Amino acid sequence: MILRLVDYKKSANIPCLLRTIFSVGPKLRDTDPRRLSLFHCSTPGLPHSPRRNIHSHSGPSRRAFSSHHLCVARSSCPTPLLSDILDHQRPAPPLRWYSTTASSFAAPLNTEQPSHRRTHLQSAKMTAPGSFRRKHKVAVIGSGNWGTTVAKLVAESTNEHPDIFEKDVQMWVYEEKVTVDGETRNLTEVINAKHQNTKYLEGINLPTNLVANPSLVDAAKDATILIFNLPHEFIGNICRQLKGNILPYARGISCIKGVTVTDDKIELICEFIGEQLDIYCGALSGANIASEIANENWCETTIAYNTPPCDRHVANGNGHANGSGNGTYEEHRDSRGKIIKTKLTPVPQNYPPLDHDVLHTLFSRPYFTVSMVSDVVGVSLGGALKNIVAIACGFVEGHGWNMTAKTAVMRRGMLEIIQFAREFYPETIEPATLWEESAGWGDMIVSCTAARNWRYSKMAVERGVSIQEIERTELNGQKLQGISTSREVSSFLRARGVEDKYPLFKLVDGILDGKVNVNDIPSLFRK
Ligand SMILES: NC(=O)C1=CN([C@@H]2O[C@H](COP(=O)(O)OP(=O)(O)OC[C@H]3O[C@@H](n4cnc5c(N)ncnc54)[C@H](O)[C@@H]3O)[C@@H](O)[C@H]2O)C=CC1
Ligand SMILES: O=C(CO)COP(=O)(O)O
Repeated sequence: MILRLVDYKKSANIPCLLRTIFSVGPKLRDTDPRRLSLFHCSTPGLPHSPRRNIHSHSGPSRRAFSSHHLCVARSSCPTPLLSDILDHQRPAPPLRWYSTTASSFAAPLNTEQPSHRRTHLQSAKMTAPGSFRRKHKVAVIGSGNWGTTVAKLVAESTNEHPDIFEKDVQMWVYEEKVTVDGETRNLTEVINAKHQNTKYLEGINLPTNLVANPSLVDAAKDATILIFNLPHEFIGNICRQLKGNILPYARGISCIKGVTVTDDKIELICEFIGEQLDIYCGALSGANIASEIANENWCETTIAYNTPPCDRHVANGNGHANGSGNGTYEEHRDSRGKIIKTKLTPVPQNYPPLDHDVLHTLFSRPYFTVSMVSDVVGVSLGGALKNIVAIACGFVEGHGWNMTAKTAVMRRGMLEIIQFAREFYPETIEPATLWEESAGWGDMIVSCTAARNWRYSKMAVERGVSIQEIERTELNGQKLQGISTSREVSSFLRARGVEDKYPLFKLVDGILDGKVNVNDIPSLFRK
């Protein structure tokens, strides 16, 4: 095996890293006495290592990497990982590039980061080895306002990265009739002919490699990356139809904001999808208004993805079907820290490793900045529960109070979200996600000042009608997730006898039921 260290300029951890290599070096020489090579990309005058088997180079060149199997990034590469790599006796067929952040190196190899944050500081283009026989096929399940926007941006990415992804992106469309230019046609036909979703994302040109498909099973066929993006109330039915009809090693990303409550059990949507389909599914959420992003106004988002251990084999380069490198199957754990019931099928090695780098590449656009984290709970609950708070803010503003009152509601709402996460997901929640990420406070602010749940609950109070009525008459088929989320969360809390610990959530549910008045909101804040 030949290991190459890359671009360690400014890395305070390099001495430590070198010590690690030297300490395991004898093993390396025993098994394969070729050279261990250091490579630095930009610092001239690199001091040569006193060790005989260490060589240094200056200036990157394609040829310099051709005979190497692993390229390891600078920075704080954890010792166990490095030992793990060096322990492998078989050279890996594909050269594996790691980008120059420690986090992206660590992530595929299942090393716990001290923080919830595994942010990619640079484009993951470097991760594309270009030497894999298969490419990832992407399908988007859902084509509403956000569904179509996300489909647009990933189709732009697949077009730009033909080495990693198949160009065409399938988008499943819940078929309906639309009238365009005085003619009534199927929405899918209109999207494929005009390259616009005239019903849910009017006026936005879609890439021609985005294909609308009315057949759910056909759209998902052979996809290795499934992006779920539809109102949460429909996901159960979608999963029932997809079960057994997707690749066993497909992976998911849920862009859905909501939770699943069944039999008084609460589940994150991404984990519900994973469990139903026997796959692993992460979550994307952030301060994201679809129409703004569709118009390519810049914003940021957060993706929570815990690369399953069984998918780390390519990153390890060990040639085994599992990241442990010794042929044993390492279990994946859920957001409650429990081993998942499903035995995941690893993504085959002839695909680029499906990890943070690949997902970062897929979702990043110049107008869409992606932060990768591991806290699935924080990202999912932040996105779901802020919709209840947004409704409360709409009620407050519709009532005639203004920004200062809304700020009080947002603050109270965030406290209840954090309390909820701590109470029901104490094992893995990282409250920092809610403070620091777009999926936390960012989403709260935008949702309570500019998004649909806020806008239409305000309208409901102003017009003196129910919010459900407004949804029916004003939204042209779009859905307000806050109504059902409020209902589901409240029934879950009631069933456990803890609803009084969440007074804002309880009050919103009461207002939706017509049992409580908006005037009662300030009473929550009186000690
Ligand atoms: N619109 C936005 O700005 C953002 C939305 N989200 C989240 O994205 C998710 C999807 O929302 P949008 O794309 O905005 O949807 P939407 O509210 O714009 O559209 C509703 C969608 O539901 C579909 N639908 C209707 N009946 C159906 C059925 N029986 N089965 C399956 N699908 C059916 C419609 O065809 C349409 O695609 C939601 O969880 C939302 O909270 C997240 C960030 C931004
Ligand atoms: O999630 C959103 C903003 O981040 C969009 O929220 P709405 O569904 O209320 O428009």
